[in-house]
Amino acid sequence: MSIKADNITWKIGRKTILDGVSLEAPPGRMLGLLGPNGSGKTSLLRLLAGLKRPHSGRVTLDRSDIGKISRRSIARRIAFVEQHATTNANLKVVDVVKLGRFPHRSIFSSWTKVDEEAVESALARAGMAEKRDDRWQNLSGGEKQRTHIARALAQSPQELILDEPTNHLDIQHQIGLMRLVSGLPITSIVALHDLNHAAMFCDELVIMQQGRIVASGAPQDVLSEDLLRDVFSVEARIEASPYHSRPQIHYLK
Ligand SMILES: Nc1ncnc2c1ncn2[C@@H]1O[C@H](COP(=O)(O)OP(=O)(O)OP(=O)(O)O)[C@@H](O)[C@H]1O
Repeated sequence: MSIKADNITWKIGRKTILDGVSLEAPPGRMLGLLGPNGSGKTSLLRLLAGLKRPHSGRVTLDRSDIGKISRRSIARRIAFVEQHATTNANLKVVDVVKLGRFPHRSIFSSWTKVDEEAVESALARAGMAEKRDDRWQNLSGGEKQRTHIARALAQSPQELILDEPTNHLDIQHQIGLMRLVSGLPITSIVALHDLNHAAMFCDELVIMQQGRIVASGAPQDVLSEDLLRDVFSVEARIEASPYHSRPQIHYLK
């Protein structure tokens, strides 16, 4: 059991943004959330993280309604890196990452070895150890993104939710991040635009269009030339990669 959305509907004013969405994140696996701009990915992730409440249906965490779980308890379990995550104070990288330990500590507890190890391991895994003493404001866009991912990892979550985590990263760090997340023994839900990266690393895919889920399952079962045409409005040919056997999409000019 992990995060589950059960027939959720969510509106802004009179506009329906999510319409009857149901999904269950496979425990310990990486779920890729795909769809064109405006299809509802960010909205869905915010509901799954408990930041917004659905107008109907419900989101559950291990069968409990997430709306009834305290913010602190949620933060001990779920780490969420939003698309335009920012940090206001001009902290050092290591201090931003230390914020990830906040949900696990009380005001009376001192900094422990477990906290220290979680921060050091997160800095190393996100490739930010060498920049640990740099000021947040002086980082490049990709380094800021990797710092937020390190902060999320330092949170030692059981569920990791990432909204387009690779969008500022160079190709080495895009692949590195996808490899890192797919190798973690935790449940991850990741909104992505790169369909080839999603096919290569995700265990399951969910495809959204206009606030609805239109396909879900293993990459090789979900990605088809018809789906790319109907949902993403692109012409493409798909074959099994000879290198990793996952679907490989060749876009046509
Ligand atoms: N505050 C808002 N007011 C009105 N409409 C909104 C608001 N926030 C989001 N929407 C609408 O909700 C829809 C879904 O947006 P959302 O950001 O969830 O899509 P997305 O799939 O994450 O898009 P992208 O790939 O561009 O990041 C869009 O049509 C968007 O215009």
